[in-house]
Amino acid sequence: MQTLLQKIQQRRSIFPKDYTGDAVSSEHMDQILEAARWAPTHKKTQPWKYKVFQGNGLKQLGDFMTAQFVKDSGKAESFKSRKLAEKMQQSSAVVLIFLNRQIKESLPEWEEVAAVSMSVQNMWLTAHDLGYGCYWSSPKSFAKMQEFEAIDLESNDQFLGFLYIGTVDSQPEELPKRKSVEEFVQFIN
Ligand SMILES: Cc1cc2nc3c(=O)[nH]c(=O)nc-3n(C[C@H](O)[C@H](O)[C@H](O)COP(=O)(O)O)c2cc1C
Repeated sequence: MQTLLQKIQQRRSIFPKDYTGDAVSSEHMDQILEAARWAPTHKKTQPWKYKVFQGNGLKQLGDFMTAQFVKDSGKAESFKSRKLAEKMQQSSAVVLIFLNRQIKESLPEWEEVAAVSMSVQNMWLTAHDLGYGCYWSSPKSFAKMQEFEAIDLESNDQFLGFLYIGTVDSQPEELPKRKSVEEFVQFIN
C-alpha cells in the first residue's frame, strides 16, 4: 500500500495522446469531484466552479475551441486548431476550471486562485489514485469561455484552464528530476 507521499510523488502529467479512450465511471467522477470540495479556502469562499465534459460533450467542446481559434487567429482551420479538438476527443473527460471571483469578500485574487489550484490538485491526486492520467492545460488567450453557449457562466467566472482526464494502461513509475529540499528551504532553528 502506497503512502500519501508516494502517491504525491507518483502523480504525473499524462497527455491525451497516451489515453486509451475509455469512459471515466460515474462513481469515479463523483469521487474526483468530491475531492474538489475539500480544498481549504480563506473565508470559506470555495471559489471554484467546474464544467465537466464527457461523451458527446467532448465533441462540442472541441468544435467550440476550433471555432474560437479560427476567430481569434483570423486563420482558417489549421493543424493547430484540429490538434486541440483531437485532444478533447482522446480524453475520457475534460474539466473546465473556473474561478468564481467573490468580489464582496475583498480577498486578494491570488488567494482565490490558490484555493482553486488546491481544489484542482485534490481532483488530480484522486484521479491518479484511481488509476487515471490527468494534466492541467493553461488557458490560451483565444479561449473566451463566456461565448460558449453550452455552459452557464456568470460575469465573474474566470477561466483557468482544462483538466484533461483519461484512462491509461499504466502510470509512469520513474520519478523525474526535481529541486532538492535544500535548494528551496531554509531552516531556522
Ligand atoms: C497551472 C498549470 C498549468 C499548466 N499548463 C500546461 C500546459 O499548458 N501545457 C503543458 O504541456 N503542461 C502544462 N502544465 C503541466 C506541467 O507542464 C507539468 O505539471 C510539469 O511539467 C511537471 O510535470 P508533472 O505534472 O508530471 O510532475 C500545467 C501545470 C499547471 C500546474
